[in-house]
Amino acid sequence: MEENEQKQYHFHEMELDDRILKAIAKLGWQTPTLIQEKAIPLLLEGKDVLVRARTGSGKTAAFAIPVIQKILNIKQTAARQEIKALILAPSKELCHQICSVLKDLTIKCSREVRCVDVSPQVDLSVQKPLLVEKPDIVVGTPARTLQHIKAGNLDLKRCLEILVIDEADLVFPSDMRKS
Ligand SMILES: Nc1ncnc2c1ncn2[C@@H]1O[C@H](COP(=O)(O)OP(=O)(O)OP(=O)(O)O)[C@@H](O)[C@H]1O
Repeated sequence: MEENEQKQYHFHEMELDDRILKAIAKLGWQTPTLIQEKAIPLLLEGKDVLVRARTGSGKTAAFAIPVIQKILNIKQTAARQEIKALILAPSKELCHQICSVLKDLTIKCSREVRCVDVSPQVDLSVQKPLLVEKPDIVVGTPARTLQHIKAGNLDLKRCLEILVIDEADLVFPSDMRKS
């Protein structure tokens, strides 16, 4: 290989579940974007990762693919249905967008990996029954998620395995970012 020739990775080299690979193929994605190529293997190893990349570089799938893979792994041995992943994002529009990507990527395993959007699109009471069913993934804004925790609708103490904070620069207050 030439010195400056970059090896182009493929999704099937990432040890992903067949159902995820089929969903990716259905989306027409040929190869991972650069950020996906870097982040997915580290996240699958269980590393804590901070990602910074341009808008439109494929960050959502960079965390969504490993989240789905990890849930499928956990489900092979877990006896009880629990909420395993929490994804926080600063706006209801972004929460909706994340859920839509998760839906596309779980099209072949939608029974095994269920996702609920608890962003403030509807009243708290409407979302409560969805949380009682213990979806695998909860996506929400920090404020609405906290409301559910305080109301006793969401208990993440024992079962949470994965935390994603999308647009963390907007989620955390600026005084926290300085320290
Ligand atoms: N591997 C891929 N191959 C082709 N298209 C992809 C791939 N991954 C993501 N995309 C597409 O690229 C577009 C941008 O992806 P995405 O919204 O995840 O980027 P982002 O970095 O999260 O953007 P933002 O910062 O605006 O949230 C979407 O239309 C998505 O479907």
